[in-house]
Amino acid sequence: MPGKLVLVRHGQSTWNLENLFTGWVDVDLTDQGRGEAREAGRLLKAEGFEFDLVFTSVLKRAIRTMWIILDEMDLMWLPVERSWRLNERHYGALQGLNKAQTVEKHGADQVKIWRRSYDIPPPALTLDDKRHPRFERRYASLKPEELPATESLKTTLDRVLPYWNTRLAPELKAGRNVLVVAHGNSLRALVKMLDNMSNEEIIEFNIPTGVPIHYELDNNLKPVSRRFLGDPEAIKAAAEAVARQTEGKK
Ligand SMILES: O=C(O)[C@@H](CO)OP(=O)(O)O
Repeated sequence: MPGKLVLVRHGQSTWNLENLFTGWVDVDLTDQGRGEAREAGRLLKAEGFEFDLVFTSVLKRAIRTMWIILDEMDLMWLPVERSWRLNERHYGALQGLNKAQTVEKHGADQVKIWRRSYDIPPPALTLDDKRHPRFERRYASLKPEELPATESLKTTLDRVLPYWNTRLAPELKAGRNVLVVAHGNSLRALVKMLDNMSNEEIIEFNIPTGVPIHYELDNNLKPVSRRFLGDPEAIKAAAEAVARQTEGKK
């Protein structure tokens, strides 16, 4: 029997709160985000999950969410692996811009294409832009061609998939229970692959912050079931709120 797989998007970040495109910018959790992480840990513990190892990105909003979940579950001893391959989708030149203001400037249709189309990336950062990941020490070991200046969901999946195949899938096949704490779009890439969703279906699939998603997998690691943990009405409302982030504050 393969192990259990649980995916968690980090809790609310300061830029989620400010409604800014975030991508690879390393912002921290808000107090609400820390609370969401605690609640995720509490739920997982209450349901009796016993993880064997944890995978996360190299961005602190995911790492801190993982710390809080493990603390809540009294599992801080677990082995943890961090990888840039689980980072949020790189948002290119949109990083740091307000989502609602970007709609005012470019129109809702264009912004939805940038946010949710499968294979159209946002405008790229130029190579000399100081925000380009080649200026960051944490990415120093990557090959230049691995460093994104922007990413679509498709190119995000292109870098998540090898990590799934080489690191996560073998652990699950060996029967180990795996917790993945990552980001809205790196997790949407994983969900698209796991659930074999079409390019159209994934457009409307939004993941709320801090809500654990439990996958039961068969021996070929095909999903038998997918379930969000927690109150279904609250989860639905939170996912719809993610979709509406471009509408601005009412
Ligand atoms: O800004 C981002 O990096 C992501 C996740 O917060 O946003 P969106 O849901 O708009 O893809």
